[in-house]
Amino acid sequence: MKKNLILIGFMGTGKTTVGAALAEELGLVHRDLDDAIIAKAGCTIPEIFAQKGEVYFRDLETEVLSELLQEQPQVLTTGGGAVLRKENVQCMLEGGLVIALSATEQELIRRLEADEGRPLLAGGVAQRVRTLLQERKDAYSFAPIQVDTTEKSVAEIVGEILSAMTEFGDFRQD
Ligand SMILES: Nc1ncnc2c1ncn2[C@@H]1O[C@H](COP(=O)(O)OP(=O)(O)OP(=O)(O)O)[C@@H](O)[C@H]1O
Ligand SMILES: O=C(O)C1=C[C@@H](O)[C@@H](O)[C@H](O)C1
Ligand SMILES: [Mg+2]
Repeated sequence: MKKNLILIGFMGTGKTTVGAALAEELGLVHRDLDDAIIAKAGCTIPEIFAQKGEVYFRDLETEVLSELLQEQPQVLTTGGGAVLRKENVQCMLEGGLVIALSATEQELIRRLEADEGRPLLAGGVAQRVRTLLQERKDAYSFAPIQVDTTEKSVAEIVGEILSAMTEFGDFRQD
């Protein structure tokens, strides 16, 4: 049985925040792909982008995703762009149950303007979010579970995920 729960979604949809609460609820370990990349690189994501460029970051992201998915069970939260490579999508679909979080453009801008550290949003959060959302509009649709997080609390979102998951088996830690 597939044991990993993998959260995907655009930046600011709350993957890291919701993933931690979901893992706690299920008694599972929570691992975050961005955090694992930071640990492996020994510097922050803006530093990786500035010093090595986005392609280097994406290569590292693919490598670390594959490494993290060797372990189970866990809640694995990914970065907003982790779905951009087909091989990553394949790796996620083979590695567990994929859950996509979404939110309206307005809500994403509100959340992301208050939360720094995303190099792809440098130079103007609102305009960058609009452009990237358009570019990525179909990138998260492959997930069998889709949850809109707009104007919902973390507890409500976790509740929605848990009820949507019931038809996919029991992911609680035994
Ligand atoms: N349901 C929510 N309601 C309001 N604010 C939220 C909600 N979920 C997350 N946030 C806030 O939005 C910001 C982004 O959340 P988070 O870092 O979890 O997003 P993410 O999807 O992991 O983003 P990234 O793709 O960049 O890793 C944080 O400031 C967080 O506190
Ligand atoms: O959406 C993206 O491309 C990104 C999202 C973040 O989680 C980080 O992985 C990084 O800032 C890139
Ligand atoms: Mg995150």
